[in-house]
Amino acid sequence: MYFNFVKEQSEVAKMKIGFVGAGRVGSTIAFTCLQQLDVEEIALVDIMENLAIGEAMDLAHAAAGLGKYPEIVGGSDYSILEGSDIVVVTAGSARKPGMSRLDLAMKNAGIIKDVARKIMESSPESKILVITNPVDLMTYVMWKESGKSRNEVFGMGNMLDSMRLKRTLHELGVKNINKAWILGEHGDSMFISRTLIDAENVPELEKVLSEVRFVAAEVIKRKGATFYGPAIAAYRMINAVLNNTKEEMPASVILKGEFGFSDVSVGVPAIIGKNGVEKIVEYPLDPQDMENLRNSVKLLKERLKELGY
Ligand SMILES: NC(=O)c1ccc[n+]([C@@H]2O[C@H](COP(=O)([O-])OP(=O)(O)OC[C@H]3O[C@@H](n4cnc5c(N)ncnc54)[C@H](O)[C@@H]3O)[C@@H](O)[C@H]2O)c1
Ligand SMILES: O=C(O)C[C@H](O)C(=O)O
Repeated sequence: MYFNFVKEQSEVAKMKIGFVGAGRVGSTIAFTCLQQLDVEEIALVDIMENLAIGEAMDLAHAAAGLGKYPEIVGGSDYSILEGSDIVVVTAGSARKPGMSRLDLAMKNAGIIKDVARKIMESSPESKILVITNPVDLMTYVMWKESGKSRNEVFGMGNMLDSMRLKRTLHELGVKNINKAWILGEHGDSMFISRTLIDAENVPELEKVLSEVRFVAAEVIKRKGATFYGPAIAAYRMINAVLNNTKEEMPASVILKGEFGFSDVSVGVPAIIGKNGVEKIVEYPLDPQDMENLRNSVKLLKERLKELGY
């Protein structure tokens, strides 16, 4: 019995997280996952090879302080991603103060197209979590260019927006915030789902929405970038895949008829598990929510056309 137990244990799949992009967000996500998850392997790819190697070395030292000794490698060669359960993509440019996320679209689409091809050459079985902005457009580009099934490619945007919404509601004295989701574009057309909000004494939401929509720019103006909030949001999604939690959360996912829309990636409620997007949850959204979602889809499709999709 003991031998069988050991044998079974040795067959337990190793949890490996790959990263393409070892910059502020990628490295902070890796640092977060190192602390929160029992990951056996982390691989960080970046065009700045020394950055990726340096981050891997620093992360390995941090792990030792936690009594953890995962294999952590960095470099510019995509072959180190082989066997990743999930690849987290933050490769690309970040916006500067005064820019919108959409201003990054043309440049980052070219990067994501190349990254998609290289991920499929090195780790074709991985789920892909896209973070690079504008994330809804980059998730679509990743899906199209990788050729993967739509459940295996998804983006993190509204998860972060929803965390910001919860904080803003808390500061306004809202209690028992069971569900407070931002849906739609991870951008200026994002909206608070009034259909799905579940909390006590919810205030008028117009001002709250404006705060959430533009708070990232305020952070960027002061510290140059956002990465702690994004890292926790990304960790929540990575954890759902690696531990098959089947947690329901807002995610940028490829629609094929859901909510009446197709051929676009946009933030909607989804169940995330070992298969990636396990299910898109088609709640009967009220007319205002549907109008807002339609507005996001229209904007995103116009920008996809500009990118040649
Ligand atoms: N979806 C979200 O909620 C969210 C949150 C925060 C940041 N972001 C986005 O994530 C991206 C990264 O942000 P950051 O602050 O980490 O930027 P950063 O500049 O610190 O890191 C980006 C990294 O990508 C690397 N890179 C560039 N082109 C590459 C390529 N072709 N292959 C591999 N690596 C490449 C760069 O060398 C750099 O290290 C930006 O687009 C930013 O807007 C999205
Ligand atoms: O706003 C940005 O440019 C980064 C990210 O999308 C965020 O919302 O923090």
